Amino acid sequence: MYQPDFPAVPHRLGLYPVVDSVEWIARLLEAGVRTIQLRIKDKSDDEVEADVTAAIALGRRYRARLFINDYWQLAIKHQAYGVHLGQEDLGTTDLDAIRQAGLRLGVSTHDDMEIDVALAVKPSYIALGHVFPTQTKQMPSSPQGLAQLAVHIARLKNYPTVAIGGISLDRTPAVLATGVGSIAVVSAITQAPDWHMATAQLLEMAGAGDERS
Ligand SMILES: Cc1ncc(COP(=O)(O)OP(=O)(O)O)c(N)n1
Ligand SMILES: Cc1ncsc1CCOP(=O)(O)O
Ligand SMILES: [Mg+2]
Repeated sequence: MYQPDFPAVPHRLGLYPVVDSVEWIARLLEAGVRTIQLRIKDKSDDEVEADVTAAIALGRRYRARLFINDYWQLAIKHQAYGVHLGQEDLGTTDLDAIRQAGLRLGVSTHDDMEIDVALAVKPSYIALGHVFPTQTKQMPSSPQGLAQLAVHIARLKNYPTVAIGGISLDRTPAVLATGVGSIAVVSAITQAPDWHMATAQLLEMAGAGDERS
């Protein structure tokens, strides 16, 4: 049963680019993306606040689902659509504050035990990674692979799910065939020779997500 303790998201979030600048947020929303994340690493709240507020304003303008990675206090302060947190963040975050502010919550997982932890939090969606090797982030664990991803999706069949890690254009059909509702990508778009064409092709395969909720 999907009964999150945070506001629900559509079962299928579709293409979900994870990007590190307001410029990327603006061009991807203009290109038709409707689920997106601002992921800026290793800066202070003061340093990122202007970017967070600009990204949230863009998300509103396009009626998109804009998640803020890590900076949950700023996300609450400026009323983002949602927050994405890693497992190690769960113990140090005021989850009640996120819930009471009405923000959606996405949580990262890397194995069955982490899925147990995530399910206990009852987030809006669960991210599963990393599926394939990735150059974008140093990962302490090994890639899960498609077979393991499919096992997790079967377990979470009523939950909105997001696959992340090494998802390229070529690999997208096989990832979507597991039944996952969303693919989160960084380099497939930001390192593409033609980001606009890559985004259009990924949107064609994964969709922009179900209706807004
Ligand atoms: C959709 C999505 N899934 C996983 C992650 C990774 O989040 P996290 O574990 O918090 O690691 P960092 O991104 O903060 O390095 C994500 N950002 N988005
Ligand atoms: C942020 C993050 N979390 C798990 S893998 C990853 C990076 C994904 O980037 P790419 O799509 O370029 O492999
Ligand atoms: Mg994080």
